[in-house]
Amino acid sequence: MHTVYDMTRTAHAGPHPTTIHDRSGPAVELRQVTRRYGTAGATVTALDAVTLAFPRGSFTAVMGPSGSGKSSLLHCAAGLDRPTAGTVLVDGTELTGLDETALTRFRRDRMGFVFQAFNLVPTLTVVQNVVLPFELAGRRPDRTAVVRLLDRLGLGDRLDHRPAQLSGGQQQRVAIARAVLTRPAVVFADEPTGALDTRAAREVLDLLRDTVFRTGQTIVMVTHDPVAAARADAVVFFADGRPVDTVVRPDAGTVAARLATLGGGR
Ligand SMILES: Nc1ncnc2c1ncn2[C@@H]1O[C@H](COP(=O)(O)OP(=O)(O)OP(=O)(O)O)[C@@H](O)[C@H]1O
Repeated sequence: MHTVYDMTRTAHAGPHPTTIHDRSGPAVELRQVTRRYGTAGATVTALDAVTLAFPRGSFTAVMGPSGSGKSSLLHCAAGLDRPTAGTVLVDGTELTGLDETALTRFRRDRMGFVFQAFNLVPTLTVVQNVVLPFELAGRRPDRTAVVRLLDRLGLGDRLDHRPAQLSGGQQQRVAIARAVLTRPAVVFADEPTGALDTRAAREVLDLLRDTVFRTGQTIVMVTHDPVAAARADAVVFFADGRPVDTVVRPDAGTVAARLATLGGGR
């Protein structure tokens, strides 16, 4: 995997039209993105004119102290929240130019999500949970492809189990299968290993990485865990609503030390 890391510059500096559809650029790009909360009297600037690019086919961890803007970044990048100012592009499409209906469709088709809490439907089986986004999109999933994917994730003998019958690591692998089945351009992961023990966490991250890279997709993962971050190609550190550093080919010790200097060690 050859990935060029140029997190703070973009290939498209300068003025641009209102809506952009350009698939030659990074998988995810933020240009001068600001997110403020509150009213005039008491405003918090969660993201402060952030310009950042996540290259296609890369796996990037986002770290930083509590309140540094990681969740705000993920939410704005994934179109779950709208920036106060600035532009977000995912797979060459400007999210900030889409209305709610188009944004929902774009999210469903081009993005996958993996959360700490797995977010599986308890009454559905493993297969039913995985194909749910397909069915919601009115598409008919290819069962052979679903079974192959679940098999690759080590769940071949769990197809008809319900989430409560699975371990935490297995549940997260179901969530990964669900996130990648639609072949999204980018998978956003929010503390995906936060509820797992060390071994399950490592397995889940390796499977996430292998599964996503098989089709050249991109992962953006927010985490507090230096060991999890060390599975990524690079770590972007946030402080006070801005990216302040990038470590390429990270190891857990370097990540923990850098985090500690930002006041985010645990
Ligand atoms: N809905 C909101 N209303 C008001 N302020 C908010 C809101 N969401 C976030 N903030 C503020 O924005 C800043 C950035 O928050 P954010 O959740 O992005 O940080 P974070 O790095 O993800 O923190 P943590 O690691 O604790 O989850 C914080 O000061 C937070 O209090």
